Amino acid sequence: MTPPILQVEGYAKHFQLHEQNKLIPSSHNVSFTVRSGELTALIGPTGAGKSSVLKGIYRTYLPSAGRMLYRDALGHELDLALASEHQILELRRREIGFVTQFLHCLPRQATLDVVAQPLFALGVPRPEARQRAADLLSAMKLPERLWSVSPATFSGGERQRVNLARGFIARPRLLLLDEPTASLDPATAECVIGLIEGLKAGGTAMLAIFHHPETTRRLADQVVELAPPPAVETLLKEIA
Ligand SMILES: Nc1ncnc2c1ncn2[C@@H]1O[C@H](COP(=O)(O)OP(=O)(O)OP(=O)(O)O)[C@@H](O)[C@H]1O
Repeated sequence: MTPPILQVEGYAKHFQLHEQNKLIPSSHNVSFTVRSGELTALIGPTGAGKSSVLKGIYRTYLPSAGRMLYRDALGHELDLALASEHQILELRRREIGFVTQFLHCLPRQATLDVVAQPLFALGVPRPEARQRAADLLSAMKLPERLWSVSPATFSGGERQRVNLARGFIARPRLLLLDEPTASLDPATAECVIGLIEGLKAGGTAMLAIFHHPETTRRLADQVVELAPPPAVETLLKEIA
């Protein structure tokens, strides 16, 4: 069996709102293992902290507890919870991708360049990067007339396709997906499912939250269920 690319042990995240003197429990005592070429789905009730797990791994959030051992392309292991900002930025550039429901892009940047951006950052020549972006956007059936304009004014489904294409294009080693098919029509969602299967076959490890249980059933090699977060009083005792 291939060694895991990611081992999450006892991950927890809670939010301390100092100005309101409030503690908000989120993910709690989450442990699982992610392997290359497999998709691990996170499930659980709303507010259980599924998105917070993905954000912790991507280091948008600093975890409150736990280890996240990541094995990089050179075989070195590092704890994402302790990695420096520089290490995290390099991993985001080379190895770890994240597709959220929101697209962040520069104003007035053409859609084709928004999608090709991860390849530009890796030094792929611009014409080749743009061609690969065009191929992906065609596969996702985004009308060609939209490729030269900014996605800022796109509909939710159009923007989500751009977002997914940008997440897929560099074939990251680990891809985090937060409800990637939520705002897509059934035909486009089907096409995205096909692309996810293709990435899996190419060896990408994925950690995903899906809106529809049916998508989880079809794509997941492993399902990790998160329990609801503990009561504030319980958490306060634990961290005292
Ligand atoms: N930046 C933040 N500041 C304060 N509280 C937050 C923050 N991010 C998440 N939370 C809280 O953490 C808890 C878990 O949120 P999260 O979005 O991770 O849950 P989820 O399981 O993904 O939920 P859903 O299925 O509804 O998307 C919620 O109570 C949420 O309000």
